[in-house]
This record gives sequence, structure tokens and C-alpha cells, in this order.
Amino acid sequence: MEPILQVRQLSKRYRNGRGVRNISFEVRRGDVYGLFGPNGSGKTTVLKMISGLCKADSGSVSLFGHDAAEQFEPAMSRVGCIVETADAYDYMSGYDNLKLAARLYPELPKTRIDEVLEWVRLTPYKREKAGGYSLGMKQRLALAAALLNEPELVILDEPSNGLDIEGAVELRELILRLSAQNGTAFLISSHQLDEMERVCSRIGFMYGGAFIREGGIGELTGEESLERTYLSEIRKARGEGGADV
Ligand SMILES: Nc1ncnc2c1ncn2[C@@H]1O[C@H](COP(=O)(O)OP(=O)(O)OP(=O)(O)O)[C@@H](O)[C@H]1O
Repeated sequence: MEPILQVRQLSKRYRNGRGVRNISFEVRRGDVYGLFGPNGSGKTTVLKMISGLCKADSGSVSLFGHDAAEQFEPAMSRVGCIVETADAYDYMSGYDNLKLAARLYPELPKTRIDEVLEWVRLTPYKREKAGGYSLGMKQRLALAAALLNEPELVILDEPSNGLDIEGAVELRELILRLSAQNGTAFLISSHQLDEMERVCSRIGFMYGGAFIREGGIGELTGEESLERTYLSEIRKARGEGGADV
């Protein structure tokens, strides 16, 4: 099966010398792919390059067989993403925010807005102004907007930030349901390993702007815990040897 996202040797160096280097991985239909790493390890930079919010110095991104640098619109047409902001218009209701977002997709069935509101459990609050929403509700509204067009790949930067435990569980269930039932693929970042373990089918471990290990969840968990595998990989990357974590 052709991957829907292919990232090859992607590198970016900011003026301060930080950034990411040589990032390569693939996401296939139905995958929930997690980028895991501590703050500053480069997760957001990778997601921004893939979604066209910042330019790579080198490397390539291919989405649904289209090179994202050369054919940005067809490449992104089946992608929904929330990277950097989950902003809504505060003076408009949740429903009206989605109605505005839906104008980008004239073909959408009328029932679609109510459907995505239901998915993110915002139906009871849909007529309230988004300005009164909690951070978690705003995140769910942004997710509803990203799902409007039935994307085949959804890119989410730290999706559970600001969610309470119930919200985090609901988000996880939604991701698992959409990937299992519709084959929707997800690319998400997180610095919480337990959360990644529950939802991801594949994980890329990041450290200091690079991938230190990448693979299927079973392979990475192995006989150890995911946490021990990550710590062991960090030690190897630092040249300290992988044993005795
Ligand atoms: N616009 C920028 N200009 C300069 N340096 C940047 C910029 N954006 C990110 N960086 C640096 O690049 C590195 C990777 O940052 P990035 O935000 O991609 O990491 P992250 O893993 O997403 O971290 P976080 O979870 O804190 O967002 C960090 O050292 C960060 O300070």
C-alpha cells in the first residue's frame, strides 16, 4: 500500500542554529503516527514543514503522491491540520465558526457541521459564543473544523494540551474510531509517552532535532517499556551506550 505521507531527509536550521535534521518517515492509511520528544526536540518544526507553515532547507514531503513544495494545493487537499493555533472567532458561536470554515468546501453536505460537533461532543454548546469556551472546548472546536472535509490525514500538534482527563480520553477514542472505521491517518505530536502508547500505531522518537529511533509500537515496546526504550535510545544518541537505563 502506497504511503499517504512520505517525508524524506527533511532539515531546517533556524538563524540561532537550532532546528531539525534528516527527518524521514512514512504514514500509511489508518496509521496513528506519533512524534514523541521533550520540549524543543523539533516536533512542531517537523509538523510545520509538512503542513506548509515553514519552509524546509532541504529534503522533501510527498502527500498522496504530490510533492508538497511543487503541488501544494493538491497535496494538502485531503489533509486537515491544527498546527500552532486553535483560534476561533470569539464573538461567534461554535456552530457559526464551523459554518465559516465550511465555506472553504462548497460541496459539504449541510448535516456535516452537526456531525463533527457531535464527534467532538460540542453539540450542547454549539449556540454559545466561542469566547466563553474553555481551552479544551476551543481545541475540540478546532478539531471539528479540521475534520469538516473528511480529511484522509489529520495533523495535530500536541492535541491533548489543555484538555482535562475526560477530554483527553474522548479525543483518544475519536482518533482510534476514525482510524479504525474510516481509515483516517493521524500524525500527532506529544511529549507524553503514556498517551502516545495508548493511541499510536507507530512512533518517531525525537531528541535534539533528530530522529533517534522510529518504528511500530510493538517493536518499540519490545520486552521493555516504551519509556525505557526511549531512555536507552537517548543514551545511545549521547554516546553513553544503551545498557543499564
Ligand atoms: N522560529 C524559530 N526561531 C528560532 N528557533 C526556533 C524557532 N522555532 C523553534 N525554534 C527552536 O528549534 C528547536 C525545535 O523547536 P520545536 O518548537 O520544533 O520543538 P518541539 O519539540 O515542538 O517543542 P515544544 O513542545 O516546546 O513546542 C528548539 O530548540 C526551538 O527553540
